[in-house]
Amino acid sequence: MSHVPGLESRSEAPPLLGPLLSPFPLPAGSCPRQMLRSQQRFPITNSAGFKISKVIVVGDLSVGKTCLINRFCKDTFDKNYKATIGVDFEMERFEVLGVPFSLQLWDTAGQERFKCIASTYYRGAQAIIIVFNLNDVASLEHTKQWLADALKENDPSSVLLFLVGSKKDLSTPAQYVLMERDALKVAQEIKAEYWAVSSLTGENVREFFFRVAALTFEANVLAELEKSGVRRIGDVVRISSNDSNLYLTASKKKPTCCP
Ligand SMILES: Nc1nc2c(ncn2[C@@H]2O[C@H](COP(=O)(O)OP(=O)(O)OP(=O)(O)O)[C@@H](O)[C@H]2O)c(=O)[nH]1
Ligand SMILES: [Mg+2]
Repeated sequence: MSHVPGLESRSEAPPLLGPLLSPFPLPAGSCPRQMLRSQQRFPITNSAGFKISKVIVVGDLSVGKTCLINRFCKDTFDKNYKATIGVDFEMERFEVLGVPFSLQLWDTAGQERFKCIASTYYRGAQAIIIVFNLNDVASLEHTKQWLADALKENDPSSVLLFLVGSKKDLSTPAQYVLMERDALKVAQEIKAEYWAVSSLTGENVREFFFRVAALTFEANVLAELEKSGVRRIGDVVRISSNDSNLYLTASKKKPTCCP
């Protein structure tokens, strides 16, 4: 099932992405001039290739992958655990710079017995979201194996990686600080962008998926431009402004890119 999320809460878009990425058409005049120019000058709408991105969500059983997707796509939370069998699929629509753009979110099973089914869906991902439970250090330790399995089916040089700590609502601040330190280390090693979220409270869920959408869209546009031989556009459409804050994050409340 797909739908347009968050119509009632457009102001929640994080400051970095607000003017660029919207789940609905932006009002006339709300785009920065630079972005409008980039739309007019380049044939973004002529190519359908970059308008859908496949995103796979992997991680140990019960870390909260399904709840994360459901919080974003349906704004629901179920406290009862129902294991995903094989894979589930959600499509989420956005509008980026006036261009319709969709994320295919593939929710995979964490249970060992369903893993071989789930892994057949890994291929062709443009982003990999590896989820661990902020209250379970073993699930963090397993993230590298999940990544290795997902990368067997994908091109490591072009795929975007996100390391997501879930169930933040269950951590005390002191516990969180300790876990964050370890998570940042792993994120740095695997070159993933780190986020901490709670599907129960919704903390950072929307911001996180907007970030995924923005970065995958950007990567797709740049790849299209590469293919068509247009090169100087890169700086104009670039959504992430600072590579140094791409992969690591602190626990500040309103950062430029991450939680
Ligand atoms: N407190 C709290 N519980 C959560 C959160 N996210 C998920 N849970 C609970 O954790 C359990 C597992 O969540 P799921 O989303 O089904 O886990 P999963 O990773 O999809 O599990 P598999 O499908 O087996 O791989 C459920 O009981 C959820 O209610 C959260 O942010 N906070
Ligand atoms: Mg699940």
